[in-house]
Amino acid sequence: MSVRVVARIRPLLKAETQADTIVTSASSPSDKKDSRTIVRIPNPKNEFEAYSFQFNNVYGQEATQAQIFDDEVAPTVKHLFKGFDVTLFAYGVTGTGKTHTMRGGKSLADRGVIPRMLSSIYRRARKIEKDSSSETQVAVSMSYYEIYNDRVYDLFEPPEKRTLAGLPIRDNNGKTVVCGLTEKPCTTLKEFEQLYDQANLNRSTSATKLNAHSSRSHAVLCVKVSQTTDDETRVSTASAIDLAGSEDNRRTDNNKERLVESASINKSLFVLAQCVEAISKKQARIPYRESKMTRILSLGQNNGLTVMILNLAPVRSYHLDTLSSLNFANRTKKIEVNEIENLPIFRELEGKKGDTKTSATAIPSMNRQPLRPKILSQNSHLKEVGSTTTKPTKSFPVYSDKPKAIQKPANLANISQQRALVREPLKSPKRTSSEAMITSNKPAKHARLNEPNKPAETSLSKDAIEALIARKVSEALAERVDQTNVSAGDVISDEVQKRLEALEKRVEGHETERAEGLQYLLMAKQHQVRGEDASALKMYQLSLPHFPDNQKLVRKVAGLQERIAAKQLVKRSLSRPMPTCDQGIEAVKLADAVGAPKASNTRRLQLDEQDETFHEAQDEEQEEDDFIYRPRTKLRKPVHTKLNRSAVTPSAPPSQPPPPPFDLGQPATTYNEEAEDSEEEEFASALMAQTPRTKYLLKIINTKDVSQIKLLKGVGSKKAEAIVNSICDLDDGNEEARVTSLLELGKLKGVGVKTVENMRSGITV
Ligand SMILES: Nc1ncnc2c1ncn2[C@@H]1O[C@H](COP(=O)(O)OP(=O)(O)OP(=O)(O)O)[C@@H](O)[C@H]1O
Repeated sequence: MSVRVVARIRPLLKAETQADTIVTSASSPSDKKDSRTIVRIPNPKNEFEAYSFQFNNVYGQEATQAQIFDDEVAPTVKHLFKGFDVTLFAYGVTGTGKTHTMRGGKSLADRGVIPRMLSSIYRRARKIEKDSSSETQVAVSMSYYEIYNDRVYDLFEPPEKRTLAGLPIRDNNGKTVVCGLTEKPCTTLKEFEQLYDQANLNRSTSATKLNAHSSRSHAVLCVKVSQTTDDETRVSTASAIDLAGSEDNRRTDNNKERLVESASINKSLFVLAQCVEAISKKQARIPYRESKMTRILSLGQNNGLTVMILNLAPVRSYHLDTLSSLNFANRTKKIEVNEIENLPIFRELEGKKGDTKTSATAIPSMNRQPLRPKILSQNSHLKEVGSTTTKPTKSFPVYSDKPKAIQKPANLANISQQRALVREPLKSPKRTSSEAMITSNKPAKHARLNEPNKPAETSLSKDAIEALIARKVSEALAERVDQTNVSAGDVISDEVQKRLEALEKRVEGHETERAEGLQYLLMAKQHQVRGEDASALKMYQLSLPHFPDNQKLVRKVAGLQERIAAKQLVKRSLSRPMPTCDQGIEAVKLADAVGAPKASNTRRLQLDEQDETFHEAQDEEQEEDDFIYRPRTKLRKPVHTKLNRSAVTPSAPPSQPPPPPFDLGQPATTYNEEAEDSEEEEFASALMAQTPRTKYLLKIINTKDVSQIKLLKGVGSKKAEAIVNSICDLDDGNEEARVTSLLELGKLKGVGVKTVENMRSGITV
């Protein structure tokens, strides 16, 4: 079954206006009455074109909390009680309503899907207990944690009790579990609400420019439902995840602390996007392990039912972010998940262990129940699942002695089924146990056949066979549990265990330190790609103590500082009026040519006039450095975005979707300010580069000969003299003082960027 993806467009907030609305819902011809499955959004490059994205359901601005719950979450509760794990998660940009959808407000109508789900769980639990005359008892317990800056913290613990490294996570039979998490039983909705509200106070939230109560972490709530009868306990878990929103730091006004959080949020969401992409491309390696959030979410790896609620803001200011989210969701809906139910644990086992009524969760090896593949694994509506399967609830199914081929459903095309067939644990532990039992039974069977006094096997009643099988399986499993315990105790003495733990802690400590440094580096790169040089510099500086001997890093920091200085210089000179008469005339001429007398336009046009060989030569000569930006070959080219490149037809999703804003590799840049920023960057890079033309110009300047310098374009005698004087002033009048870059030249008194551009453009190499 694929991940069910539904979109929810939030209503306008106070500061937003109807005129800014660009995201709408629509129905497709195949939709049922009153339901909509399409999200429409204009092409940012052409308002007359619209992109359409289809999901399982789309909720417009008017949708209520109750409607979302009734349609999307209530059906999953039924499955939860049938033994399926359920995962719900909200995805979207910051301020789009994820927390509102998941948690909601305090009033009855505003309550989000989480409290509603709990209410529904308690209702169903009471019904089951009543219908079974209390033969079945249902226990509900919860754990709640957040992933903040890629570390896991128990939300039942106050922040002051947190350790720096957070809680470790481990793989447990294919499921990712958080070690040392508090699990609290909660018997009533009221109790749940108290615990939940209290825990939410420990969650990391802050005000950002885009959201007054922005979640700075991913919050994961796990609700465990245990149904116990005389002879078995069935445990299933509902996980509700409120992801932190991706955010564009140019719009958040984030300070240093918020930036670190933001980079971490963006990184984990970026990894999530990569995982989704890798899954949809059927790549062998899915990078789950690159972030704790993706490891825990295990999209496409977890079993059971998964519902993603895509939260969208309706307004233009989120345009590109919304497109990214839509593209992400578009890929996510294609992910297939194995729909596997948890099998019951038989209570005889507990008796064997020591005849005390220990709960299933108290036995470590019982935390994870055996899984078996479910026959269906195809795209279908959740509501239809129950009707297509018949499953005995209590009685143990009977298997024939013949080795059973795994049943192949008719439409085996999808990958989850293939996975289900190849993966070891999915080969049905049920089958495995029955196989084990069958093997152990075989000699007995022969013996029985040879015993004339014993009734033939065929004469055993179905109930007797069931009872026999159940007993044998229980014995076999109990034996296995006992063996595990014995061997563990025998092999590892207390002292060895302690040493192992100490060693593990040391390794973990070292890894934490290094991981922290790497995280800063990654964030630095991320900021850098997004053009946020100042933040990138901060991150690089923060990473320095973690890599004390890394000269490359030191060079990067220095290079970045220089680059920022260059950008500031460019900015300053652009905001200054034309300083010289020549430049003034040139500016007027150029402005006339385009009819737009803006300083930035003028500068671009001046650059247009230059021959391209300068940039080509520059490209050839540019040293390959992974830090300093390579100036673009043609400065006059408009800023191209991925969006630009993907030709999209009206009303169709883009074939090459724009990357998410947190896409490290391909930043989406279509805002005008960004274009300006990148022009500045390009120009700043050009100022730092050493091309033949630059070298020649610097050679003339460094002659300190007024008669030669005054021949340069845009330089008269007066300016030439000023230049020579400035050079001589460098280094306290040192005779050898030289100008080594255009950046330095631009910094000389009375020169500035415009003059440098002029001088350079007048040189033919
Ligand atoms: N469906 C809705 N109806 C009314 N108000 C809404 C709705 N969705 C969101 N809001 C309001 O929008 C604002 C932002 O919502 P919320 O905090 O849930 O966003 P978020 O996506 O969780 O943001 P972040 O990722 O920063 O935590 C809040 O003031 C919230 O009350």
